[in-house]
Amino acid sequence: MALDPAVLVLEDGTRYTGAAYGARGRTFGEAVFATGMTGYQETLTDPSYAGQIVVMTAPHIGNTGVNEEDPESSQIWVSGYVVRDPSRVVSNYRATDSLDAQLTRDGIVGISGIDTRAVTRRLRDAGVMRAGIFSGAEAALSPEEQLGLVQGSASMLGQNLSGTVSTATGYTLAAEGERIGSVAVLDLGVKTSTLRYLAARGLDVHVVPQTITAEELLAMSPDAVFFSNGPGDPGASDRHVALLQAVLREGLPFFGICFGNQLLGRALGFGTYKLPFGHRGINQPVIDVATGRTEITSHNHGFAVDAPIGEVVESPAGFGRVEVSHVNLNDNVVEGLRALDIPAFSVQYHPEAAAGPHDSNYLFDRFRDLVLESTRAAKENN
Ligand SMILES: NC(=O)CC[C@H](N)C(=O)O
Repeated sequence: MALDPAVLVLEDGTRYTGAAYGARGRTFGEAVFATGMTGYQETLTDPSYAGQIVVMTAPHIGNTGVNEEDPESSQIWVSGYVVRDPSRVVSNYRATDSLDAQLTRDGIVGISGIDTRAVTRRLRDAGVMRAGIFSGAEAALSPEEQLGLVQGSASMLGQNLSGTVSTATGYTLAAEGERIGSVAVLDLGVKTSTLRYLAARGLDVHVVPQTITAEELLAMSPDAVFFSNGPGDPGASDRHVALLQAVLREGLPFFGICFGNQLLGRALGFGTYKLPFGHRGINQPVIDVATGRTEITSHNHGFAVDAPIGEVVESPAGFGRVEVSHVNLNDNVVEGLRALDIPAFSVQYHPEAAAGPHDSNYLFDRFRDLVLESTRAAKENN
């Protein structure tokens, strides 16, 4: 066995032994599996993974090293990283370092030499679980002690993690090309590519901290509002739901991605619930109900909106008619919402597709069109 042992312990007592990878020590989080065969750097730096131990189903990880262009934020956010066979060589012209070195530098405790597909089958059958990785001196703790620590760690259900990942102060990205207006982006763990795509649609992008109040946000007079992806349980974000309801009452165009979709669902009056093992990967088939077209999409969510599929319904919170716009073809989970009487829509998956296929990039155009329509109408009324 490995010279530098490590162990992955699930809350049901299942243990997988392997070798230390990245930083040494102990870490806890919700064990989830991600099925992407590429894009590990984007996954690791996606703030939505805060609080999660990510198990990679692709067996060989790290062969392109890490570079300075692909990160989705300024740091690695996963709580822990589980891989089967880390690449011993880095082979890419853009690489500036190895993945192992970056994990170590960022203090991310990982484990390698694990049969990650076996772990995945366990999580698929039993549902996601709390887990811990123990390496270095921590590997010598008794199995009972390790299990006790895992069982005493925090559960994802009911956790609000927005404060951990959000920017402390606002900042702006200037619109590229012809400017059509401005968008206030609530940073709940936003990814860099999302900001780039919004700026590329001619929007001045004002990123604001998650602590902002409705008064402060509306005082900025944005032409539109965007709520980002992010970690944690949307059921524990009442303040952001109230903030969004204030935005919707103003009639401002709204677009939300992932956590933003869950918050739109709640603002419209629907509930959210925890999926057994979530969707994470870059090959999820989603149907756009309006066009009947299927997109292959990038996902990372463990919760979903509970809304009726296949019918137009009245928003229980009084925002007019609403429909589920997108549905996952694997398990019929709600993947998008569209309000019919106010300019608001959102998707549960990732049109910024980092990593992932670009099938759903049109959604940024749809948002731009909504902003154009709204600013044109505002001008006519003046
Ligand atoms: N990527 C995201 O925004 C994730 C949203 C939420 N934390 C979930 O797990 O469902």
